Amino acid sequence: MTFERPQEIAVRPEVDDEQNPIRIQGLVSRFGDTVVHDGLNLTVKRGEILGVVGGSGSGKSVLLNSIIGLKVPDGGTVKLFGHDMLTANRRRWSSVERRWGVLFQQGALFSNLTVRENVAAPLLEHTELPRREIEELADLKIALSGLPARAADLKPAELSGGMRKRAGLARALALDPELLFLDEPTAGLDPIGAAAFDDLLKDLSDSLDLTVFMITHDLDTLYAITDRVAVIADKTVVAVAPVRELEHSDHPWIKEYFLGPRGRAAAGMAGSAQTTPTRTS
Ligand SMILES: Nc1ncnc2c1ncn2[C@@H]1O[C@H](COP(=O)(O)OP(=O)(O)OP(=O)(O)O)[C@@H](O)[C@H]1O
Repeated sequence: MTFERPQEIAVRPEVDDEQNPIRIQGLVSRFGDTVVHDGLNLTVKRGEILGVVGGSGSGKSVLLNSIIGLKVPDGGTVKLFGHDMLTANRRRWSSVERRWGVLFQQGALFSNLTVRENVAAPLLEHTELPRREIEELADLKIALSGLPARAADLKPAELSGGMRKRAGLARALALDPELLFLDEPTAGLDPIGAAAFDDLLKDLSDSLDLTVFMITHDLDTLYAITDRVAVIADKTVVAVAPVRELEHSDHPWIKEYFLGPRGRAAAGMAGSAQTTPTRTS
């Protein structure tokens, strides 16, 4: 008689945690009678850029919120760097929270603060560094995010949409995170701005060894920079694979998404224009 040893036991926890900064098992999410996730599993590998796609209302944002603690799961476990965030005490929570950064869709910047003050905010909250050093670090992140130095003294309302995204990114990077969460980072950007933002994300992810969890509707982004794509449908993750493999899926939503006119255009562009990205939107 043979039996399969469950993977959980076969892998030493510390090695597993190092290689898989996000591990979600059996996630259940509900709002009243509405079940959004029902037994969702997802593992994100260290250093990868994972795209997360799904139809409108499929539960992408709820998934992000469940990972970063903005929604308490109704079942299952969410582990970040091996820590079960549901049972983590405040101290543990804070130490893990320092290891991630989030760029929300609208940037979520404080409108009454300058860009420098916005980027400095997490450093003020989580470190004891002197103010001057914090400001220098903030300026460094602002430059890293591709903003001109003069942007540091501007308020969010004085920035273009693309600049606001970059300012949000600078803030997300303030604490040198290992894990970066992005909610539709290229939404609202023109095609050239979106391609430039993709390039920036790819460069940062490579140079800073970031693991990236990115919700996106942008097919060009999926083809340009993701290592794998997780598809949410039917209240769960129905597939996780490199985008080119998903093109061969039999799942109806995946087929329609990747093999519809926009999907084919993005795939064609990615295949034919590796060096001169042209976007479909
Ligand atoms: N705070 C809330 N209260 C009640 N229902 C909610 C709440 N937040 C989300 N939902 C519901 O959960 C479901 C999933 O929403 P979610 O925002 O995660 O979708 P999404 O995949 O991110 O969609 P989109 O691509 O349109 O942004 C939807 O049916 C939504 O109405």
